[in-house]
Amino acid sequence: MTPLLEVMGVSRTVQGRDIVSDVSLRLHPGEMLGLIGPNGSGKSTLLNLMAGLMRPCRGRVCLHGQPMDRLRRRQIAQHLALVAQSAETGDRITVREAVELGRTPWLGPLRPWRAEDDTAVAAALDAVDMAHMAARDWSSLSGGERQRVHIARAHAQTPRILLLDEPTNHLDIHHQIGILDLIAGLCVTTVIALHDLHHALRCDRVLVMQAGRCVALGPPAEVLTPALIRRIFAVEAELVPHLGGGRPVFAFQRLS
Ligand SMILES: Nc1ncnc2c1ncn2[C@@H]1O[C@H](COP(=O)(O)OP(=O)(O)OP(=O)(O)O)[C@@H](O)[C@H]1O
Repeated sequence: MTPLLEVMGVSRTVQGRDIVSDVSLRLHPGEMLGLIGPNGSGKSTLLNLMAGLMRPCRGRVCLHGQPMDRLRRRQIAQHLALVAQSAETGDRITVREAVELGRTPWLGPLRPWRAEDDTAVAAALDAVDMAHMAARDWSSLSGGERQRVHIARAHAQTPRILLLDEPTNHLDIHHQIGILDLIAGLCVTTVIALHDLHHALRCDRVLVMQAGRCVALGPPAEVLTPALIRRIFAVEAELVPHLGGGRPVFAFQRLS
């Protein structure tokens, strides 16, 4: 079967340095794949390569078997949405208008705005608990509220693949868990760059990056071992059972 998205031996070189180096990956339908790694290890660059926003210097990325560089932006956006780390707009728009932008890939001269677009926008606002702020000015929102609107915009795009770059940044713990629950409940294939290893435990697979390379890929229980965490993050990690019967939690200690 043709994979939804395939990354084949992809590298990206900037100023003579490989910031992503020979990464290969096939997304499994419906999975939540976590991208983890230290600051500067190449997670955002890999997401941008997967989204077709950057071209690889070597290797290629295929969407439904089609090389990304042969597809038009609109075709890509009908299949894939990216929530970047910081997307800003200088325009004076409301929250609802920001989310309506997610419908752009589906509109055209022969395809005007329809009731189903209103439905998609309303569902997206509800999903991130922002419906009550739909009429607010975007510029008046807090960092966490903006992040939720970005996710709503991507949700309204109704993609099959959702790429998220640290989507829980700026969010309070209630909304961090809410956003991860929301993402896990969506019928989409998700790639999500994360720093919190507890969040990574919720993923179906994790890809660990270090200095641009993929150093491990697999189920979190197999990959996130104390030895790997020590090697990659220079911390001692112990997985402690959750007394309430939930997922185990990490106890960390920094290595000097
Ligand atoms: N345009 C650029 N010019 C020079 N170096 C760059 C450029 N873009 C990215 N880099 C470097 O490439 C490396 C990977 O960056 P990237 O943003 O992909 O890392 P990351 O894993 O997402 O980091 P973080 O966890 O801090 O968000 C970093 O060292 C960064 O400084």
